[in-house]
Amino acid sequence: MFSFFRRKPKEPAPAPQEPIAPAPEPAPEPIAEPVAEPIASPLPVHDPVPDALIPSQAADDVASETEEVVLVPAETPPEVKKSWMSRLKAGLSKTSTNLTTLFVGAKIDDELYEELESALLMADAGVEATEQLLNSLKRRVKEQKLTEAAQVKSALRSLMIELLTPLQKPLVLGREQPLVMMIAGVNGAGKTTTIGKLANHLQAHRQSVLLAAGDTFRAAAREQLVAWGERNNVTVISQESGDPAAVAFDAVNSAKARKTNVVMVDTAGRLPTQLHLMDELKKIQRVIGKAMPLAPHEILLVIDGNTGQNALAQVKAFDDALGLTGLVITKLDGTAKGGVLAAIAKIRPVPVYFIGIGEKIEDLQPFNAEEFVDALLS
Ligand SMILES: Nc1nc2c(ncn2[C@@H]2O[C@H](COP(=O)(O)OP(=O)(O)OP(=O)(O)O)[C@@H](O)[C@H]2O)c(=O)[nH]1
Repeated sequence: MFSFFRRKPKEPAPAPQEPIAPAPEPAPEPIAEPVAEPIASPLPVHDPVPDALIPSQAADDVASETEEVVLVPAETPPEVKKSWMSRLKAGLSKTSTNLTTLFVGAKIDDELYEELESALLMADAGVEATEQLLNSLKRRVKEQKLTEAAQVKSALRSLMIELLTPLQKPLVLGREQPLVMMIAGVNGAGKTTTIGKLANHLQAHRQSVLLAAGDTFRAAAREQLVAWGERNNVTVISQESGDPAAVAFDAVNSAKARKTNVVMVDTAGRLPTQLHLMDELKKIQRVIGKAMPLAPHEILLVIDGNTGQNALAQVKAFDDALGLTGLVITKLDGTAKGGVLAAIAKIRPVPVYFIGIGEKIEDLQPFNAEEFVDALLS
């Protein structure tokens, strides 16, 4: 579960007025379709509770617009934590089995290092991160005069934590009103599920939420988000077909008018190789910036943890196109190898805000480097 750590209150955010800086303008933009201006008339709003986004809470129970909060792991009850860790371990068991067995009764010699190299490469850590880990490990073994395999394993643990810790970063809320988050990723990565889980956690912690069903291609995706909104009393802005940028634009304006804390903009799944669809994402980003200068404030890429090395290619491509601010790695309860986080840390260290280990609300957790490495090495 999450909880919010309250930071000192900030000065009230300036009322939305003239842009204080140009809206973020991503790289060149040969847009296949002519860019339609954001629509003037409001889009259909699936608003279960027009006057109160969180009817279960009193109006003054909703976080103030300017209060800055950090989404951090809460004190999870030990039994929940245990079950969560054991599922993460089970999901990563392919890699952990390979990594741990090689230390059993091993001598510290070239053969051990070679086996470790193969295990890391097979775990999708990539050549660069594997090389860095091996070189650092050999150095540490020498410097600290380590003689036991268990000591080497423990040194590897420290080095992996060092490598992955820069990816560990909390999502800071409340610094903008609304905080606009755009969520992108390839088809089926878990974007909509992640939005649903996140929205639920945000609500539970006094943040009002508005969703934009920016997947205007797939009716089922839109319905999935609308149904989720109805179940949880969250307003969803959607449109049957047409321009996802217009949906996002309308959602941000609506959130500004309602003083909503967080807007999450879902987008249709796409491959980085589908250049016209990548251009469409840039357009959504740009149009959001027209509704609110400097928005979107968070651009998250959702990655299926079972994707392997291709995950790094996805991070690079989406980062180049949009300037990612964070990652969510889902489905680590499946057959994920997990090593790709090392590759991401080495090559394109975009923070990993959350990891998903199942389909339930509590199965989305903030990324913790130490826990992750422990799941990989035990
Ligand atoms: N096991 C497991 N399944 C997950 C997780 N996250 C999402 N899923 C499942 O993955 C499938 C796809 O999730 P969606 O949220 O629809 O993915 P999406 O990225 O929005 O899909 P598109 O809109 O088609 O691009 C669904 O069956 C989810 O229940 C996770 O952490 N673990």
